[in-house]
Amino acid sequence: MSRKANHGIDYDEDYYDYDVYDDYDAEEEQEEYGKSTVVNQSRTKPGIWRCSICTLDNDDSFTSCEICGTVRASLIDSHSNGQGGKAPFEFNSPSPDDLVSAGKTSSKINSKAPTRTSNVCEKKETVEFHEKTERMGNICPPVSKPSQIKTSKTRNFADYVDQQVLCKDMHSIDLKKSSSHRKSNSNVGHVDSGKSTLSGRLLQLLGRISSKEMHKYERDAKEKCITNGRMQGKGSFAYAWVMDESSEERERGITMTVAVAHFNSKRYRVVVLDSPGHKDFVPNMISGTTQADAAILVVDASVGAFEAGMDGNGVGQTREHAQLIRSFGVDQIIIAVNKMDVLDYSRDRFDLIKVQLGSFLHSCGFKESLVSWVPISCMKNQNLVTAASDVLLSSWYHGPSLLEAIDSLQPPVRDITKPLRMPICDVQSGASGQVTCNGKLVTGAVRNGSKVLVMPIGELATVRSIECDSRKCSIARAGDNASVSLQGIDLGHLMSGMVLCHQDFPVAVATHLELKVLILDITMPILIGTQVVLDGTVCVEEFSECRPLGRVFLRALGNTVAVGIVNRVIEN
Ligand SMILES: Nc1nc2c(ncn2[C@@H]2O[C@H](COP(=O)(O)OP(=O)(O)OP(=O)(O)O)[C@@H](O)[C@H]2O)c(=O)[nH]1
Repeated sequence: MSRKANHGIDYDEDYYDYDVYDDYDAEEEQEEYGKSTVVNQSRTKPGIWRCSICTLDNDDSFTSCEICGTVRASLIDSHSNGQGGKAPFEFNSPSPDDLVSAGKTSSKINSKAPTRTSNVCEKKETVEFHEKTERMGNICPPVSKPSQIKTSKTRNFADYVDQQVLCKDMHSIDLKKSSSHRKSNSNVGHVDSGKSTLSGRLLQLLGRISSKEMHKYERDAKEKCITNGRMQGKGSFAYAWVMDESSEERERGITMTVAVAHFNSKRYRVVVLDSPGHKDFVPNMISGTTQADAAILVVDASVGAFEAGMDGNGVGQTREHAQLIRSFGVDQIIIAVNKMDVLDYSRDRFDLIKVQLGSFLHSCGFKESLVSWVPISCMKNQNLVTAASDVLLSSWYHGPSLLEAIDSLQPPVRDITKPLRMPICDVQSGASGQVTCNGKLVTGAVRNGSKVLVMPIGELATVRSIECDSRKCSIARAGDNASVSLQGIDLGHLMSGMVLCHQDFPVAVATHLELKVLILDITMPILIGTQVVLDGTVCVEEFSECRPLGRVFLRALGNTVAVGIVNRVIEN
């Protein structure tokens, strides 16, 4: 049912601030930038032209690629007035789609896309609710140095692309693909707050798990509790077992890896990333959260448990997770105040939690208007997908259920105008020598049969199949959680932290970064002389270029000591 991503326990060593770096060579970039406009959009068959960016064979009548929006080379030539070495759109003469933005006609002949405004209201959003957030630091393990790799900085993908066409295409593509928008939610929270139980409950209530399967989970959980003296509560772990699939997780009663599942709400197709709450598995939590559009922070309302989660001495995962998800760029958050049944649905307790955690969230930079609070009981099925039935709760809480709160989230903005970037969350071996990479496309698109470049190792592979939310598809786009099967690359060469890129537009790789960081509550100061280079090469982008790949977190001795953004990549 769920897919797992494991990044192992936290072996992070100290790596901190920045030092003096070489000056960035703007002239070199300009030179490369000129070269980048030599677009190779060949005619493959009569009546067809092949997009140089995503390699789709487009109908001759289209002036830009139907999938990625890249403008056809011949059109670029004609609009650059023969200045082949210049950017396709110089902004000194209107592009075909400048006419569109100026309210005139579309350059796209036979466009099937309705206009953007006409679609906006009709479309349902697909929002991914990850229990973990998007890849933040992109700190990947040391890998071999890529040879002869150009970075994304040297060639400017956006300059190929007509933004207006892309915007329209994005909508038409989404409409064809699904009637609903897609959203990733990350379930985060202190250990044992009920994250996995919540995920399992939602999947069961929304019909993603049959009663037969649920019955089996209950039976197995009861058996495990009888044979394992450490566990109490009979079958109470049954819902958590929907997400916690490994025998070690079930044995220990904790989540260790990220489980991925999905369900449909009224408005969204929701991808759930269930993250571990235990301190030892924060790196796994990070890998999930870096994929999230929004987060559900699950809080155990029980006396003592909430307070433990808020402990400021490095053990309170409610605090740490809240800080991390905000620094990963997740700004919409639902606080699911769980286990309210234990407190007889006390309104005073709920209000106290709201005040204390609310002021902390405010200090993390969450806007009050983007934080919603829902009292729930996963165990008693209160306020999850329908309004609370227990009179003790319904007498004072009249707000939305958790599912309604999810539907109230703002749809995420996807960027397919940039080249492909898919950070790999985990890798599996597949059939016939293929390997499958799982992760979320942060920008761009990928399609069956196309070539992708795996960075930082710089190896090319061919996409053999793509699955999004367990369904086969021919294309995955920014925002999709995808399993991409690759041929032509060795499983042993791949690992989480690497990034699938467009072959002509590799992500930057570096061991030196200039960062802007926010130091968190730490007991050990960061001293002058602390290591300032990374142990290994990382795939990274400047924050201004690509937010998901331009965020970092610094961890030392098992704690997150700082969060920040990449100001400058000092390329290898
Ligand atoms: N009373 C009560 N117990 C609950 C509720 N939700 C979860 N639990 C119990 O809390 C315990 C922990 O639940 P999990 O879902 O494993 O917690 P978790 O947050 O996923 O745990 P980690 O991922 O290991 O951090 C289990 O025994 C659950 O049965 C609830 O609403 N009420």
